[in-house]
Amino acid sequence: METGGGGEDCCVKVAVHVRPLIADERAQGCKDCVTVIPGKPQVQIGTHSFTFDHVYGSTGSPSSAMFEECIASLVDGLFQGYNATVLAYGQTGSGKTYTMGTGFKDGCQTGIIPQVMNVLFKKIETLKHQTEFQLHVSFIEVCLLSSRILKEEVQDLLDPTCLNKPETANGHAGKVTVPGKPPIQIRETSNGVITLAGSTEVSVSSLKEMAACLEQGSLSRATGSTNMNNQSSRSHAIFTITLEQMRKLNPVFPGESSPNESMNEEYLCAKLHLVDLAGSERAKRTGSDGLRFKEGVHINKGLLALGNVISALGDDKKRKEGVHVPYRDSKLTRLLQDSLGGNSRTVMIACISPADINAEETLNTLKYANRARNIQNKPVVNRDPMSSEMIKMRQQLEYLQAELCARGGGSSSDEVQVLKERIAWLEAANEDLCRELHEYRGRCTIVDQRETDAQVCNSICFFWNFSVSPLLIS
Ligand SMILES: Nc1ncnc2c1ncn2[C@@H]1O[C@H](COP(=O)(O)OP(=O)(O)OP(=O)(O)O)[C@@H](O)[C@H]1O
Repeated sequence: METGGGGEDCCVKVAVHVRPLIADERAQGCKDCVTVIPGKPQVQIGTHSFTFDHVYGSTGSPSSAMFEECIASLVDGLFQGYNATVLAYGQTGSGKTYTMGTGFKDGCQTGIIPQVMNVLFKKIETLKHQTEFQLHVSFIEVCLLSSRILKEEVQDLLDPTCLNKPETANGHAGKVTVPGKPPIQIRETSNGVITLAGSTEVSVSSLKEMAACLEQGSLSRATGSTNMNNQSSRSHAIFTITLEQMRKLNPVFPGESSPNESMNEEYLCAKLHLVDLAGSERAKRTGSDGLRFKEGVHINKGLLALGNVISALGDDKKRKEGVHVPYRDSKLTRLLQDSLGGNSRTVMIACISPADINAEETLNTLKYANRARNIQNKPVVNRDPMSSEMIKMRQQLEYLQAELCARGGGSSSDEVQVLKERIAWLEAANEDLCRELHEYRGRCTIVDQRETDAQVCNSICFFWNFSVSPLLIS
């Protein structure tokens, strides 16, 4: 996949979501210690004041406005070929799962992911006459496999061969991988794209099918109870939607015909990562001991690595000095490499509790999120090389046709004849290539298709360099 264009610089957008006091906190007599400045995206806690892109909840903007203001443009961008990432960060029990909708059950519509799915399918419905769509989802979690040593692993929440496991002796619910199945590997392609080898990519064609994937994966997440949240997510969960589209550049309407329809097509592919991070708790607050304590330390290690990446990317001085960005320090940061300082439009939602007993954690979350606002990304349209070449070819054809028109009156009939022959030859050769590509695509799986596209692209480039360019020069 080629990333076309120079790319726009854009900062990571940060929104704060303040949840209301929950029953437990009210029962403990907690007081509200967070103030939102009316009409401004500003939060105050003690003597500290922070400004963000948006603040929702507890008299900031209503939570219901979050999707329209922060996420809808990312979904639109997917259709233009831009990758996007939404990250929910915050201490355990602060509302990350609630905000993201990763605890999705029985068609519940609250949360960002269910709303993304609704809008996505509505938009597909309106565009389906001029664009062919393919949608895939994957759902993984980065968690700790608790055998004798705690080890950070990527687990596939959609793997049908994995067994659902209730609560184990160490208090862990989640999936057990069938023995002998190779673990999921994080790989980086030669052009810097991070991929997951061995994770399930489910092809979906309806809202119902996508919702079923979200529900299946949500039920399989590793959870355990802590003092602060009795359904605490003990993992970083990443729900990824891949949108592939074969777009008609000049749509042909019913009744009209296009002499060379395949040349009007463009292939785009973009991914939306929806990330529900594990809670950033401190062990003594959550009453963690034994395995849960070690687990907390490890989860914090992933978040610490994420903090170090944010720090390296968010500090202007460090960035100018070209300081090393420690993406490789944890699987989490490796997976998010593209989303932080890379090819993605990224929104972070910092979830906080207003309760005074959580004041210290809330302050840490706000400081962490504030640093993330300085990260600059460079998102670009993910157009495959084949499409770029096709577009070039189409432009050259248009040029030849304009040339033909211009010479029509004045030139000798021989010259006009030669031009006509060249155009006809170019159109026929291009149609052959496009037919070949469509046949390949029909036979291949989506993963092979990308390789096939690359092969066909090579033949197009070959064709271009040796057949088309000389025609234009002469
Ligand atoms: N905006 C909100 N409005 C009402 N209730 C909320 C809101 N956000 C969270 N809650 C409630 O707070 C509790 C904790 O929320 P949630 O499980 O989403 O936290 P979390 O940050 O995902 O925790 P963990 O990291 O431990 O998984 C839940 O009972 C949830 O219903």
